[in-house]
Amino acid sequence: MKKKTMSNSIYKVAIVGATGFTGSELARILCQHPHIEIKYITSESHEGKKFSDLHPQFLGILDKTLASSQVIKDDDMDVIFLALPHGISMDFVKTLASHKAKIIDLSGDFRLKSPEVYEAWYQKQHVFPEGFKNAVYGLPELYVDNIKESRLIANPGCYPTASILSLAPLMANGLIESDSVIIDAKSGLTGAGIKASDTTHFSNVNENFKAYGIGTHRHTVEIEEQLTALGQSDAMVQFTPHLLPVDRGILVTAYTKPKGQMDQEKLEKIYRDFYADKPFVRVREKAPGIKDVRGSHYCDVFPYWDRRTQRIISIAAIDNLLKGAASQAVHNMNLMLGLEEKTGLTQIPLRP
Ligand SMILES: NC(=O)C1=CN([C@@H]2O[C@H](COP(=O)(O)OP(=O)(O)OC[C@H]3O[C@@H](n4cnc5c(N)ncnc54)[C@H](OP(=O)(O)O)[C@@H]3O)[C@@H](O)[C@H]2O)C=CC1
Ligand SMILES: CC(=O)N[C@@H](CCC(=O)OP(=O)(O)O)C(=O)O
Repeated sequence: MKKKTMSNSIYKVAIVGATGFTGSELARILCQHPHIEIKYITSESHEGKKFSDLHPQFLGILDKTLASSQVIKDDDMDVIFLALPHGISMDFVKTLASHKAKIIDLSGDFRLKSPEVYEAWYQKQHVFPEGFKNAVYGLPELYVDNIKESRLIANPGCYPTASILSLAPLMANGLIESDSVIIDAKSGLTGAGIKASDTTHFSNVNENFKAYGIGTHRHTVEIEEQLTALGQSDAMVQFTPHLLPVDRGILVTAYTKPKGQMDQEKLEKIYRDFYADKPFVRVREKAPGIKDVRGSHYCDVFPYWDRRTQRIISIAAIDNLLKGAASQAVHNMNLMLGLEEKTGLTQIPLRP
């Protein structure tokens, strides 16, 4: 039995796709959350096994048996997390949309503004176009009020989370030339999911470092849409991701040209004012590294004015599995359930 806190409510949740990287991070956070009972953790490939057989770190902590995702369709859940590949999640949302449960989808299936844009960038037909009108983009630093009212959250991508937070204060104040945004991003290997592939094979990544998805990565449009929504007309983004030979973490370095006069003091004030009431974004005085945020729900940002080139360099670091996925999903859940937003999310970063 969970210990009860100020509000006595205990909510029942299911994690669909719990054998994957983000699903297991969700389980880690939720099994310590004072208002949550994990009712189901599901797997299609490992149904009937114990969760801790697949994720030994949970031995003696969460030994629950993995169920087929079919069970959640007939149960009375409060929140369902979908930690599934894109293209699969939308089938679940379609089936579950009429249920009582609130849905938090970690995939990209409902993040974009229309099914047409989705189909253009994901090269896949959408099976539930109706879902787009109800989905709320789950970035609490931008959409806290909408998230509180929502029943379907499109949890942001990991690269977009870091990219948007690195630039949001500038965009929201209309300070940037909209075609000047260049984002150089790097991700740890867990960003690619639990299944091994040629790209993530040890021999191909060890002591190696390279760009991919040049000019075509689907996160480009997700970032452009959100920067445009922040008030920057038709933001055009040059986004280049790179795969880092590390386990987890995302580092974004964004370059922009300001519209008017800029200096370091003014720049820092813009960032501090914008993030003053946002508990999980820390404005730093020097460039953060990925280990500064590893294992935590923080996004560390550092804005730098380069007087010589007259460019702003905005750096952001997150843990891709947490602020880039699982802890962001729990933050959204807290807001949707009317809980204090930091509940269950106070882990201190692991470094050093
Ligand atoms: N990894 C990251 O850093 C981030 C990931 N995301 C997104 O979150 C989602 C989950 O990512 P991640 O945890 O990395 O992915 P993983 O590949 O690690 O895990 C996905 C899980 O989905 C389950 N699954 C696969 N196919 C099906 C299916 N047809 N029906 C039911 N379940 C299925 C698998 O479990 P089983 O085979 O046991 O059923 C698998 O464990 C993805 O959409 C991803 O793009 C978002 C931000 C960051
Ligand atoms: C390192 C790596 O491979 N990362 C993934 C992005 C992970 C993610 O956030 O993808 P979704 O938008 O699908 O949720 C990629 O580039 O495809």
